[in-house]
Amino acid sequence: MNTLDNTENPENGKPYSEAELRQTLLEYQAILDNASVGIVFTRDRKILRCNDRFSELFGWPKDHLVGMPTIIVYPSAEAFDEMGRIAIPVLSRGERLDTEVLLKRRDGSTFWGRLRGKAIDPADVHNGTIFILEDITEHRMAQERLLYMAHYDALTGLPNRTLLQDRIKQALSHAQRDQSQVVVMFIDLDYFKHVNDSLGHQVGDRLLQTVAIRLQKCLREGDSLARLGGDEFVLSLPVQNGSDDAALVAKKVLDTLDQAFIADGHELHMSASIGISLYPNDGTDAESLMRAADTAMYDAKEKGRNNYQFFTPALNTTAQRHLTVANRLRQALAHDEFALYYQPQVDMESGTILSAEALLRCLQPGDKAPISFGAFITIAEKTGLILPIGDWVLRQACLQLKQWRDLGYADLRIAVNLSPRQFHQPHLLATIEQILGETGLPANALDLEITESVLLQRSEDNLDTLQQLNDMGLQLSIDDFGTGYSSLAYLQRFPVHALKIDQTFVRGINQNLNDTALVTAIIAMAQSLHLEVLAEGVETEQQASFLMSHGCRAAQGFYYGEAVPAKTFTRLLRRQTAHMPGVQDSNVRRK
Ligand SMILES: Nc1nc2c(ncn2[C@@H]2O[C@@H]3COP(=O)(O)O[C@H]4[C@@H](O)[C@H](n5cnc6c(=O)[nH]c(N)nc65)O[C@@H]4COP(=O)(O)O[C@H]3[C@H]2O)c(=O)[nH]1
Repeated sequence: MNTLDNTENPENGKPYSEAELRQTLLEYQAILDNASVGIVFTRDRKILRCNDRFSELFGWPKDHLVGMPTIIVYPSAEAFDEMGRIAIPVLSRGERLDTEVLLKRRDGSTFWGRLRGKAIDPADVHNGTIFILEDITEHRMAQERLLYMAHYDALTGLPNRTLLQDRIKQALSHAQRDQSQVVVMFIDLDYFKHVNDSLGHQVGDRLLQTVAIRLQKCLREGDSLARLGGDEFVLSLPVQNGSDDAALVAKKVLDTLDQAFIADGHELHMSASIGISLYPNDGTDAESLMRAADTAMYDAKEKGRNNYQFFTPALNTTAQRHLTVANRLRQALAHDEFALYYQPQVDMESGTILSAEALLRCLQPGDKAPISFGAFITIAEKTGLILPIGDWVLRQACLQLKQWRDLGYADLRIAVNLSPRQFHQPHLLATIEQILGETGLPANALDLEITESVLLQRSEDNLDTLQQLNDMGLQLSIDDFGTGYSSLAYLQRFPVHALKIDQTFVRGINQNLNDTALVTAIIAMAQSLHLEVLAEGVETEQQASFLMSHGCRAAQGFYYGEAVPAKTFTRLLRRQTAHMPGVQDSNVRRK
């Protein structure tokens, strides 16, 4: 019950005296004037009374407000009418109004208020209303910011994945009605990570912002562009002529990226790999279309980057395998399920084991034979898993060599394969330095094997890296030599120490004229360049004799020994004589 309904003072049961009523009114006024919320009494949409906070919120003096129609606090007559439509029915039923409304201050500026209202006397709603008002502008702004952040990418201002999915859904429901098509295009910048790593994140961010602006210029009305994070952008466009329209837009995107970028004073050249999927052929919902476009994008990367590819169902099988292998590799890393096998590299004349090539194996449960890493290398490269795996291999191989050297095989060396991504990583030198420091091995005990294809990409950067590795004293070999396109002149530019003749040519010795000629030419070329040469995959005595007669001194292959676990390799070192064909004595040099 309302306190003032009862004219009796509840403290003594007697009617209120005039002094008591005055005291009570003063108390109420004190509450009103000290309240941190605006309080106003209105009747027939006119202000009867208000507190200090209310006048402060609007910047009007209290006596100016009293008697004024409440329209004075609304930004427009429409807003005033709208509030009437919402509030009057609620209040006249004696219910509580609770709403958020945009209000106007004396100086014309606006703010968001939370307005709660109730009839002063619910038994007589015409008696007037009391409203309580709070300024919630900051709260609203925070809420709007959160809403924005939930739907937009902070760096580029483009929609993010969530909003993109909504937009694709909308585009699909239109296309379903009009029997038209929708293209989803996954755009991934090539070698963007390299920009970030070499020039810093600030330059990377500028570049992404410029890319976003350029891509937006390729859009028409109704198209959507989003950034999914990193260097991944997605375009969705309603089209009439399916793949023809998609190809046109994809070419436009590649062209726009092809022009040089200037980011923080650096001139950069970018390209992208684009994967395309089409509704309804490749999927009927946003997720499946994005997945298909993503899969096609990987295909574009594999086909040499700077191109676009359409999704085909056959790609799915490949993508599935990639996923399984990537998971298997992650698991192997986490659970220590890798092992190194070692294959001898020998001096053909004497049979001396000169070096051990470390070859990675993935262990299998039970008695199953370990799997060669060769089957996984492309996926390890693509996912970046090669970097932690490669570090593990380097460290493990060096630790093993240290053990062998400590056993007395003082001149033994170790060869480790470096994949393109490992070779191009910025921390390569620091990692190698650290591992050599930890194991106390001299740099010339380590032989890094890189393929010709590594040299063929980005040759100036390579030259720098190779020079630094060479300066450190490491040995560098070109693996699978003959399968790339290195010319003599090209090779002369790089500080490498040895060539490894690819096993396919060795296999062709005396079987295939071309291979035989090629092997002879490679040996001669290596000699003229003062490079060492090692033949890979030597399986027969005939191959060995041919190679030796043409001046090849070192070899590796099943004829000399397969890759074996470290313990077996130790036995091999100890009992070389028994295992080495054509060797009379142990030739391993011991301290
Ligand atoms: N048929 C035949 N094969 C022979 C013979 N002699 C050696 N092989 C095999 O040929 C491969 C030689 O290694 P690769 O050319 O560096 O080729 C390696 C290398 O490219 C890659 N790989 C292996 N371990 C690593 C690693 O730790 N890091 C990196 N980045 N790549 C690795 O996987 C490839 C395959 O390795 P594996 O399966 O161990 O296979 C090895 C070896 O077992 C022979 O006489 N006949």
